[in-house]
Amino acid sequence: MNWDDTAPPTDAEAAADGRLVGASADGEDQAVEAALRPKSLDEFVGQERVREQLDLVLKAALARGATADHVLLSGAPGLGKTTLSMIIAAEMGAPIRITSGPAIQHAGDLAAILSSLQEGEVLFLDEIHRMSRPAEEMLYMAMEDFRVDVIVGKGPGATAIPLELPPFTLVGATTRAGLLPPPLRDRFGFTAHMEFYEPVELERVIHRSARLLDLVTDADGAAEIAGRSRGTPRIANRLLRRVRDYAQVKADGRITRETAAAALAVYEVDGRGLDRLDRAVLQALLKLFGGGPVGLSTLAVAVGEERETVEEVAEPFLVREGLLARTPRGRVATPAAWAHLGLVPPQHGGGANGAGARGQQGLFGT
Ligand SMILES: Nc1ncnc2c1ncn2[C@@H]1O[C@H](COP(=O)(O)OP(=O)(O)OP(=O)(O)O)[C@@H](O)[C@H]1O
Repeated sequence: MNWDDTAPPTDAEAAADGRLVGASADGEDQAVEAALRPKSLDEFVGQERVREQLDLVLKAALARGATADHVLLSGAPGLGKTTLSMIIAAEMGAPIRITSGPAIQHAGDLAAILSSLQEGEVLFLDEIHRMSRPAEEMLYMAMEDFRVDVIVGKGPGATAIPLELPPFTLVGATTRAGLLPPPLRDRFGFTAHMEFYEPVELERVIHRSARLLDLVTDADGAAEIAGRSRGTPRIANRLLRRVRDYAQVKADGRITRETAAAALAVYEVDGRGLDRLDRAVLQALLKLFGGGPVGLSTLAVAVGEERETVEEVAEPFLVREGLLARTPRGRVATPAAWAHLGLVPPQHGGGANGAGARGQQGLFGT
């Protein structure tokens, strides 16, 4: 998404949209996610440390009869930041207002929201790093003193009218905690970094969602989906729905290891969660360039994609999985990449030419 949400999508965004293993929410996700969201900290799977710390923060505030401290949640898309903000409100018995940084372009937009909050209300501000600078500065004072200065008029005649706010809890969410200016970061009483989930945790997410969707899923079926879900509950839930479709059309509706593997093969999501684009990048790197190093632009031309698409859509997961490394000399495949594609690395120095001639056919073969 862009700062200005009306701007046309970039090539990388267009490539990421509608991707089965993409971590951002698509239309279908939004429709079903409400039904699948855990409603309490006890129901929230994984993230043990964050849960334990948050539990203390909330219980202490309740015991004091106070509004909870402001909370900053950072982590990749789809890990449960929105869900956790709703849980914070539910645990505090407070209403919640949801908005996002890109929706607040002017300080006045923020003043309107803040001045209409009820006492104790939770304000969830998604993508807080994308708020405009004037709004951000207004937020500093609102967070610290529960007060804002509303500027009336323009130029030398402008006056600041102070406006008292009821105490509220700001829950900010960001995928890029490093982009937040320190004065904003410092005003959060509690900061939680959400990690990617372990496969066993995703299995629990899948079993829970399957129960809510009335699906019969055995342990192996859930494990098969979990292993392909890239550490992300949103992707796990989405893959579960695609496997359900397959199981209903091609089998008896039950989700087993076999139906899960067959369904996800149809959607070209492999055993490790790589999709067609991820594998095309790896195959080009290995078969055409002998495992690298090769420059990003060359690699992008080889797979017929824009440079940004390779860099922003495919590479982050390949790097995280330890399949590809970004080095000053270019992109390099790791031994795990050769093993994953069932290929043998060249013996002498990994020269690009020989491997290139060998790899031209069958680049998109498997
Ligand atoms: N810990 C969890 N346990 C069970 N389900 C979870 C958990 N975390 C997330 N989910 C499920 O994953 C989906 C996505 O979660 P959520 O919308 O909270 O992610 P997010 O981090 O806010 O994503 P984004 O940054 O894109 O807004 C929801 O359907 C939610 O039910």
